[in-house]
Amino acid sequence: MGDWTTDSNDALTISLVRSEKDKLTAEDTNLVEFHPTFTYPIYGTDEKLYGYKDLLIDLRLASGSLRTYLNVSYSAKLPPPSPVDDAEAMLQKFLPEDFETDLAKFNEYAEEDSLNFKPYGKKIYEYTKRASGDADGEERQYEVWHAKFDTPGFAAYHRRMQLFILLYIEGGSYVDEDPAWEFVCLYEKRKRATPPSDSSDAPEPQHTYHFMGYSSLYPFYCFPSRVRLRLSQFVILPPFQHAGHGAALYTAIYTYVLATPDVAELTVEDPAEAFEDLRDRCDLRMLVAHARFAGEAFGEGGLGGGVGPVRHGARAKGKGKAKARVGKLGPPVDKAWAEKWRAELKIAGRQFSRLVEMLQLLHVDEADPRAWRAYRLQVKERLYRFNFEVLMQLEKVERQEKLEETFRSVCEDYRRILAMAKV
Ligand SMILES: CC(=O)SCCNC(=O)CCNC(=O)[C@H](O)C(C)(C)COP(=O)(O)OP(=O)(O)OC[C@H]1O[C@@H](n2cnc3c(N)ncnc32)[C@H](O)[C@@H]1OP(=O)(O)O
Repeated sequence: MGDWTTDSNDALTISLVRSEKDKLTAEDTNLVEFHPTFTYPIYGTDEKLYGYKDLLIDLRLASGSLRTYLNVSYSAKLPPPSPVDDAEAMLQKFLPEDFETDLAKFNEYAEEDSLNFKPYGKKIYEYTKRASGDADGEERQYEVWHAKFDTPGFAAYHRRMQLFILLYIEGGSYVDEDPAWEFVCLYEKRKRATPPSDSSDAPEPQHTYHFMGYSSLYPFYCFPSRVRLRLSQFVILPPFQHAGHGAALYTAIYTYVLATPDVAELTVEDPAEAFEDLRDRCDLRMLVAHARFAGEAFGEGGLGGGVGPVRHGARAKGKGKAKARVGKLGPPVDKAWAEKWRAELKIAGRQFSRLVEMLQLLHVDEADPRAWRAYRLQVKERLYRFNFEVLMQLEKVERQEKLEETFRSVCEDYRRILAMAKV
């Protein structure tokens, strides 16, 4: 029986296809292949397919337009009446209606799309990055585009890209085509390797766009007259992970939020651990680099006991940790000051409290009993409020022990995040 069972995560192979003409270097591949992390929403909780030998579920997408091709092949299939899983039909239900099954036709489309696709909506952010292993050391360009379901062409595009939510976000599901949803898509923007031909009447574009990931956001009413934008889904495709693009896409969203007067704050729906780390890292770096915030937070010595050029300068002038704590950050933090900054920076309440606590931990002198006590009480007060219902079910002594235990594990996690963020 084992021979006829296949792991559906291994069987499903995803490729992003781009034009041969779009190769930057000889090593550059025009077919980027990878596998899903999850297929349980499609193939069931055990992620196994029964009834085939050498099963290959070949799913290809044009790298920019995401036009989709599906083909299922195998070397042998159990004959009836064996209960064979229909690998093709099970996946088809989740694909856009216009998916292709003819490879020659798909390749033709992919070739054309690869050279002519232009992102939908409005460009909101761009950055450059030097690709490691890029022989000529050239900086690559990346762009983030904002669109909604009522952006012409975008709803159909979304039906192509939403599959990545099922394949990479645990517990992820498709969203309704409610016009309020907002989307930000990340693309690599490549200068065409082969110059466009001048002969044709319609001039060909100088650049090509290749999809790398996206995020969906939903606006909720926020009293009295603005919205709270809740980040719901966020995915960077595997070939582009661990290169700083997740941080860049998050920064693009945050920059958009800051620049949009209607948006009061950015919140995140049920974040996965990896995303929470990414967000903490980005938010911490933003705060430390914010001259006005850092100046007020840490007092005259700027970053005071923190790291970076200001700290070293401050120490050289004899400004140690004790001096650094004259700022509003405390501990304890000046609550009115913190709320003013939270609102200005459009960060959600709990997240801003955590960030403040992390920055305090970075600076507090644990050997100073007064400072450490002030820090402990401030963090415990927040934890107490946050876990009120659970804590109230415990006896007083047990409650104190639980709170102390939680405080220690929170500090441990903060130290891990601070080390990772390198602030
Ligand atoms: C609200 C929600 O949607 S929650 C769901 C979140 N999404 C998912 O879980 C879907 C699957 N995962 C993903 O899409 C991605 O892995 C994400 C979004 C979690 C992270 O995206 P990435 O592009 O990998 O993020 P980024 O590269 O900025 O940082 C990730 C790691 O790469 C490291 N990194 C950053 N730049 C570089 C670099 N140049 N070279 C090597 N490593 C780097 C970071 O330090 C970080 O380290 P970590 O692995 O210890 O966390």
